[in-house]
Amino acid sequence: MQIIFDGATVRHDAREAIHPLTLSLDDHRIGVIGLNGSGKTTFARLIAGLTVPSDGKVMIDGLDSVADANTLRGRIGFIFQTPGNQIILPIVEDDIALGLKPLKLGKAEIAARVEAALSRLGIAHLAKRRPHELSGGELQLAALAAVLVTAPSLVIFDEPTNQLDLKNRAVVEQAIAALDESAIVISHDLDLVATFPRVLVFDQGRIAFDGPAQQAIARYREIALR
Ligand SMILES: Nc1ncnc2c1ncn2[C@@H]1O[C@H](COP(=O)(O)OP(=O)(O)OP(=O)(O)O)[C@@H](O)[C@H]1O
Repeated sequence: MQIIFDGATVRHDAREAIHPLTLSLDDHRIGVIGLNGSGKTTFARLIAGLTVPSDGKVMIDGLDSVADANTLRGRIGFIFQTPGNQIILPIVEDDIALGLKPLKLGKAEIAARVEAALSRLGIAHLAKRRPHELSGGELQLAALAAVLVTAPSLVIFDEPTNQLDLKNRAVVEQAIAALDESAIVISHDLDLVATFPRVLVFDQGRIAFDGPAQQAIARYREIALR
């Protein structure tokens, strides 16, 4: 998937959350790091068409993130910071099936796809559970299954290991590493992006560094200690 930012800007009350940004992305894995409030989530929301640029545009595979939002829907999956809010039906497997509704598939096909999405992440045993009965890591994986079932080309993760213990961090990290889909990972958990060939460092709504993880992390440390 090719993502092009063409002077894309986001302004809230005359304050720029994203300064005019021109950038091209087509990497399999992209990390996004930076201080709180530096613009990471806004950047991700622009790609997913959830935030409309105040100026400029964002093009995804030649389609405009706003004007062509309907065509693009389904190609980009977004895992929000609080995945619990993303699961809306009382039973995990029903919630995952919800994403397939627009396809008008038969019952057996829906069941097979839901089972495949859960099995892929090693959580088939959670199919009949209620979201409040899941641990944080299980909830992250259930939210990911709900996104993967719709077969997106790109998955955006907004702080996927936020609040997870070391064990669940590893589970989510492995799930991301195993994805065939392209992924953009926003994280304060630097280990999660430490092997990515391309990491963007945000600083006050601008990209302060764009390159390999270790250099990006070094730049982020400089910004944090500034
Ligand atoms: N809807 C909004 N209205 C006004 N200001 C907003 C809105 N959304 C974001 N902002 C501001 O834009 C800036 C960037 O926010 P953003 O959520 O993109 O940061 P972030 O890097 O993801 O932060 P964090 O690491 O804390 O999640 C912040 O100053 C924030 O207060």
